Amino acid sequence: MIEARHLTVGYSSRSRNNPVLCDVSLTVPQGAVCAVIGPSGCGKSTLLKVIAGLIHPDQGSVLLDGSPVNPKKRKIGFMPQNYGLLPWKTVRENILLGCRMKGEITAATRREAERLCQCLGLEGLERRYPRELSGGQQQRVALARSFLLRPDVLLMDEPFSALDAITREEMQDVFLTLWKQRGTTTILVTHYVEEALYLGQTIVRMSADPGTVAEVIPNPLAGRTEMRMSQEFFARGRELRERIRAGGCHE
Ligand SMILES: Nc1ncnc2c1ncn2[C@@H]1O[C@H](COP(=O)(O)OP(=O)(O)OP(=O)(O)O)[C@@H](O)[C@H]1O
Repeated sequence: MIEARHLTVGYSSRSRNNPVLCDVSLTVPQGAVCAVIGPSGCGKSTLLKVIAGLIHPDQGSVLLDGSPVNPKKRKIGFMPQNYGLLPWKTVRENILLGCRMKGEITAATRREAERLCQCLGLEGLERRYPRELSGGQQQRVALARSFLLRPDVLLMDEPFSALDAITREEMQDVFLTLWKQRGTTTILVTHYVEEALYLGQTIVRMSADPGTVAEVIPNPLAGRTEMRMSQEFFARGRELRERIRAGGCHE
């Protein structure tokens, strides 16, 4: 379980009276997917970095299963907006990187990496370097790396944003398949209302200036492929879009 408690965060260039995040709290139960949505600049990436332990909050704390985040002891899969691929390593090496850093490269890991490459449509690209890939392919490499690590928690910052609409929907299904197999506790930042509705069992809507949690919305439609084209799905999407707009979002 992930618990963020009363997080207040400012970057050094901003004054203490003008934090990026102000008193942000959220809880993600073990094995759940939480989608975070909100206007550009409201602090979604900052929140993810704080939860990953990459930025220390000025106030508040983050607990994983009741203990402070310790990336050395827990496996935290963090997929940043720029994918975090090492340009001098091939696709295969990039996918194995997280496991290599944990000293967990075995024959089984390599087989699993191959399976993920198949699953994510990366077969035949294993020897290429990131500069030789499209943005969407780079995103898929980052996704494969995150899943190969079998993290305790997965933090994804707009993981499918570089993909065209059709591929994005396919990758959302790939994510759901992998998530159903593993039950990884996940926080996903997105600016797509439909993505939040399709993937997030809970949707955290943030508002800006300063970044706060405007509301936490339970979402019974999450993961239900058969509902994706339903009237209810569209109606909920419209409603969520309106609430975001009313909250000052430039979606
Ligand atoms: N390293 C930094 N130093 C100073 N200010 C920063 C830094 N990183 C982000 N910010 C500022 O903090 C605020 C929140 O940024 P953040 O990237 O967390 O927002 P976001 O909601 O993820 O935005 P987007 O949806 O556009 O990716 C913005 O005003 C941004 O300019």
